[in-house]
Amino acid sequence: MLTIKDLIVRYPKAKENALNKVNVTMNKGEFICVLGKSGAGKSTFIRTINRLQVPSSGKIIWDDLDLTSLSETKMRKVRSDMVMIFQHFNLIPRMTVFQNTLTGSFGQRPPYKNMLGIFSEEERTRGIEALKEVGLENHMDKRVELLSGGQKQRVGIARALLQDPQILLGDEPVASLDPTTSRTIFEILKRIHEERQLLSIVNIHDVHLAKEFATRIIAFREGELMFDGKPDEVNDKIFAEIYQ
Ligand SMILES: Nc1ncnc2c1ncn2[C@@H]1O[C@H](COP(=O)(O)OP(=O)(O)OP(=O)(O)O)[C@@H](O)[C@H]1O
Repeated sequence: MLTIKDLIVRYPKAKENALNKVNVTMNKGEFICVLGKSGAGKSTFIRTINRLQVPSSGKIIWDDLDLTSLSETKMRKVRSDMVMIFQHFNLIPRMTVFQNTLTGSFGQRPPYKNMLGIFSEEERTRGIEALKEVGLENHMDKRVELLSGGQKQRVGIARALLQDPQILLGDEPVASLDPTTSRTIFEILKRIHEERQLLSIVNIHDVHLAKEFATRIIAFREGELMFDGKPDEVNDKIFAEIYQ
């Protein structure tokens, strides 16, 4: 269970809080889509959970551990429970699909092995399995800069799988993709989510995709959590309130 209590985030020199006293509890098994217009605080919310952004005040509690007061060493362990899928993929362009995928396990290995690119047979097998899960096993030796956007995002997902996460965070993972490819990526994310019973929290602008795939929708407006409910509760009135 991930509990967010009275979370406030204010960026340096900003006049307003980017997140203002957010309270929400999220559970494993939930596929939560986060809506809100540009600047509403979606990305700040996701990044603060992962502690890429430090909160100004409030608490983030994951299975009884208060992440806001953990040392960096302990946080490293917790962070390995969480993976992030990014809008712009965050891959290493000149490396192959397989090499990029294997970097997902870097946090759990000694740094010298990462630097020298030493991988056991078991680690390689896991990499191939992850690529099979996203349907890219036939492209494993291609440099990622040669792939389409959708293929790149599938590498991002395969890399995330190697981390064996419990929480999957998505910061607009389909914002750079066309509608058909976006749907394919959501289908893959949902399948992986269900197979592993993750807690998935995904920012998205496409309300139709959110309503189709989410088990729960939350929405921000000007840093305030202004909606938390079932996908079919997002009717025209709620939609207008979110995006007005
Ligand atoms: N690094 C930063 N420094 C200062 N202000 C920031 C920073 N990042 C975001 N903000 C501000 O915080 C608020 C929330 O931004 P955030 O990126 O979380 O919104 P968002 O809902 O994800 O928007 P988008 O859909 O455009 O990505 C906005 O007012 C934004 O201008």
